[in-house]
Amino acid sequence: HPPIQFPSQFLWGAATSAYQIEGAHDVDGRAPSIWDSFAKTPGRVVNGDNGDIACDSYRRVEEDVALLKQMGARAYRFSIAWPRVMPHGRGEVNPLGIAYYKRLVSLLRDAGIAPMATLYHWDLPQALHDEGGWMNRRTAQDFAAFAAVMFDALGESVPFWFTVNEPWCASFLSHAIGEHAPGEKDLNRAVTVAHHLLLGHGLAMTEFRKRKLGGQIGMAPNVDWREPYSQDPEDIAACERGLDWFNRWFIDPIYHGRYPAAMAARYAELGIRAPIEDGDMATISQHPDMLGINYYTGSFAKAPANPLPLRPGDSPQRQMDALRNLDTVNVPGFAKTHIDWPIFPEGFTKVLTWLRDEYGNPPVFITENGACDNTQVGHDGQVHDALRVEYMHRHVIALHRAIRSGCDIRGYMAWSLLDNFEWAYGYGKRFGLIHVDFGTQQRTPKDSFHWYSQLIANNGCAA
Ligand SMILES: N=NNCCOCCOc1ccc(-c2cn(C[C@@H]3NC[C@@H](O)[C@H]3O)nn2)cc1
Repeated sequence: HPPIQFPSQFLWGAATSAYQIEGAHDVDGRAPSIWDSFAKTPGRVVNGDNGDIACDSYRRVEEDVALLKQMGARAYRFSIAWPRVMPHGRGEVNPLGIAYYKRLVSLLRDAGIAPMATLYHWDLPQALHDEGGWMNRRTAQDFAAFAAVMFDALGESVPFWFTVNEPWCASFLSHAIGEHAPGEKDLNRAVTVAHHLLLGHGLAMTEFRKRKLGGQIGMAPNVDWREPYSQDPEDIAACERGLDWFNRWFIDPIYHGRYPAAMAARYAELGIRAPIEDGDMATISQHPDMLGINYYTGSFAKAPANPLPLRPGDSPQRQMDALRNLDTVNVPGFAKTHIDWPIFPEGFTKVLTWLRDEYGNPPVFITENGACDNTQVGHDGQVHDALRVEYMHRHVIALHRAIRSGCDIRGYMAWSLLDNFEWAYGYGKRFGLIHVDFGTQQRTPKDSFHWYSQLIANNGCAA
C-alpha cells in the first residue's frame, strides 16, 4: 500500500455540469437558458464559443459512463438542466428531459457508480429570467418546485444531491462583476440574487425533507483560501474581509442562520441590504447533510495603503473594492495553471481546517478540484498533462493532511471528467482528465486520467 492511504469508503469521482458538456441545446424539448442567451451575445465569451454542441454528452451518455467505469470512479457529479426538464421554468414537465436523467442514473448505478446530482449549475430557464429571474423572489419557489419534480423522479436512486453550485459565481460574478450570465453590473441586485439563491436552496431542502428520502443533500459553494500577507493586524483584518466576501457570505447563512455581521454592516453603509423576509433565515439554515467544497486556489490579502471609502453612488467595481478593502498580493514562488490561478495546495489544507473550526466539522465532499492544463494530444496519441498530474498529486496530499487533522471529508470529485465549455473562457481552457477534440468529439484519456485511475485503485498515492 502506498504511504498516503485514504479511508476505506472514500468516494473518488469526477464532476461535470449540464451546460458545459451536454450540447443538444434545442433537442427533445430543451428550451434556452440564460447561458444560451449570454453565450450568443457578442463579446461575452472568448471566440464566441457556446454550449450548442459542447461535448455532445447528451448523445454520448453511454460512452461517458464507460469512461467513468474505466477510470474506476465510485461516484459521478453531474448537473440537471432545469430548461431540459421544465422548458418554461415552471409548470409543464418535459418527459424526454426526465427520461434522459433517468437513463444517465440507471447507467451509472449499473456501472456501480454513485450518482451525485447538482440541481442548479447556472442554467436558469430564459423564460424565468424574462420574469425577473433570481431578482424575483418567486424564482426561489420555482426552483424548489423543479427540485421537487427531480426528487419525485430520481429521489430513490440518487444518494447525493447538491442544490446550488457556486452561488458566489451565480450572484456576484454574474450580476455585479458581469463576467457570467446574465452579465449585469449592479451590486445591489447581486445581493438580492444571492439571497434568493440561498432561499431557493432552503425551499429545496424543505421539499427534500418532506419526502423523507434516504439520500443526503447540501450546497456547493466556491471556497478559496485567503492568507494574511503578514501578521500585522491590518492585514489579518483584510484577510477576514476577503473570507467574508467569498466564503462566509454563503456558508454562514446555512450553518449559522445569518449573514456575516461585519460584511453586512459594510453593505449597509452602501445602502445595500439582503431582502430578508420573516422565516427566510430559518428556511435557509435547515441542517444540511453535507457541504460541497469547490477549491481551486488561494491568495494573500494585505491592508491597502489607501483604503477606498464606502460611497453609495460609486460604480459596482469601486463599491466591491471598497467592501473588500484589501490588496491581493502576488507572492512570488507560486507556479500557476494555464488559467493563471496560483497552485496553492497548502491553502487546500488550511481552508478545510478553517471550515472544520468555523462550522463545527461538517461532513464535506470536495465537489470540485482540478487544474487548467491546455496540453494537447501529442504525436504518440497521448496527452502528457504533467501540470495537472502534479497539481492533483499535491492537492490529494493536502487533502489527506486535512483528513489527518480531523476534517470529516467523505469524497473528492475531480473537476472535470472532460474538457468542456469553461464559461466566459470558452473551450480554450481545458480542465478535463479526458481530452476532447471538439471537431470530432474524440475522447482521449490523459496521463492524469491514468494517474487518477491508479490512485483510486490503490485508494492512495505516493507521498
Ligand atoms: N473575488 N473577487 N473577484 C475579483 C474578480 O474576480 C473575477 C473572476 O472571479 C472568479 C472566481 C471564481 C471563478 C471560478 C471558476 N471556476 C471553475 C468552474 N466551477 C464550476 C465549474 O462549472 C467550473 O467550470 N470556479 N471558480 C471564476 C472567476
